[in-house]
Amino acid sequence: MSVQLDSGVLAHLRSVDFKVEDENLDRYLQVLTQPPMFTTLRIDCSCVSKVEAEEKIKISLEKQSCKRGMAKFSMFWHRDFQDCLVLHNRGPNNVEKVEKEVMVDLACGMAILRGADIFIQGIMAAPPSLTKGDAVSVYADLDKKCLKGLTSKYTGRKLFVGNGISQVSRAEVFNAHSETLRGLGVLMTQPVYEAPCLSELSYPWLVPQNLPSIACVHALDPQSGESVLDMCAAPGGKTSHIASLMNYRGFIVALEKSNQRAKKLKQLGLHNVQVFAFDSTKALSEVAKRESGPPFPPATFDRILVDAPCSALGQRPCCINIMPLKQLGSYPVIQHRLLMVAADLLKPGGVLVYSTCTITSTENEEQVAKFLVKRPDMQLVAPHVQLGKCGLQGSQLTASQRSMVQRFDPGVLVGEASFPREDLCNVDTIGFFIAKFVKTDHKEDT
Ligand SMILES: C[S@@+](CC[C@H](N)C(=O)[O-])C[C@H]1O[C@@H](n2cnc3c(N)ncnc32)[C@H](O)[C@@H]1O
Repeated sequence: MSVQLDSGVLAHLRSVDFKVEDENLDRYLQVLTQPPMFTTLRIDCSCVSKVEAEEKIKISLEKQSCKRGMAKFSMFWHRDFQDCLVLHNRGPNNVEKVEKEVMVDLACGMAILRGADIFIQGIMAAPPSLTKGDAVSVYADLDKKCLKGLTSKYTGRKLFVGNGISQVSRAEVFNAHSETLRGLGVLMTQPVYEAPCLSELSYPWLVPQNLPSIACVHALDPQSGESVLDMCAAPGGKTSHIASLMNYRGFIVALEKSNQRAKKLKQLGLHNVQVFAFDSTKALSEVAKRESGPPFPPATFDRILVDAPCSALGQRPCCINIMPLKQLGSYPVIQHRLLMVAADLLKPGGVLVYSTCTITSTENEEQVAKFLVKRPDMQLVAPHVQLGKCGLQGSQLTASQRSMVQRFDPGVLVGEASFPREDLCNVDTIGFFIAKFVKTDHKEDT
């Protein structure tokens, strides 16, 4: 099974982004439909010791497994990142379907494949006879065509994601007040893929994050006392990692264009972080003062992260992506603008990290190549920990430059290659890209 893409987008990926590595694209689109077989948790080691964190997580996970009748999850600390705990997921399991069916929307179905249960509001359809305690088979609606409250079995395209135990009756789900209903609808006891339920692992020092996102902030390597700018900050996973690695000492500015998302980021209440709802493409002004918030004068920051808006084709699992070609084409423009502003806001000697959660060369390797041409004062450098593979062939980057970027491409899992158990967690990830630059002292105008 391969992810279903808009035909224009698929043709574009084949003829432009993967023109030299076409086979890679096919492997990639196949693996995208499955969830990664690892869950990674970032631990804020400035708030809790590793021993205490591990112990608490272990107890929590044992409770989860016991409640669902599942085997325990094994875990280990990541070899290179001291703040990253890796848990083994399991699957695909051969689960026997039962008579009663519950339908959920596609987003909920994808979350179930990564360990979630179903909240009442996520239930789209259930049989009239459904009562609390019933065993049910759960399906995700692949075409967004299942009507809320449907009483008969849904006959459209659907994906089986596992079995569970209903925590509610049908009448409780679809009554006049169902809009306000909260709480668990179905406890997933036999999911096709078993992964820890992250909503049950709630500690202030724990952030569930995909491994490449953790690698991204380690590549930035922020230090106590520095001034750091996060240009695309919400929901704030990487901002909070930056603050933690700086031991909450220094000056961090988090910019986010969306008012609503910036508001939520503020609510995280991160120490030493000033959040502004602001368009980062306008964050530079020759006459601005650093103290008064954005825009900022040139050469203000020691380190800058551009975790750019992108086509997000790296998200796993994903069965269907309806993004039209026009939307795909809109991202490189904004990404380039953000990079150019970042280069000016960086102090000489400062570090810039550019990242996306997508796999197109246009948004990744070609973006880096264009930036290096426009900004000869920016030098591409290798990160101190290189987990991702080298960049795609066929881009404007030289072989040496391709070896310095990190491309996380789980498509290699479909090939013949076998990986040592320890390394597998660095490969079986979402699709992602990271490039690191250092600003030199000299700017030659082009
Ligand atoms: C990939 S997400 C960032 C994820 C975030 N760094 C994290 O780790 O939680 C990109 C974010 O950039 C925001 N964004 C898009 N255009 C922007 C702009 N011009 N200025 C600032 N933020 C922008 C989007 O609203 C979105 O929240």
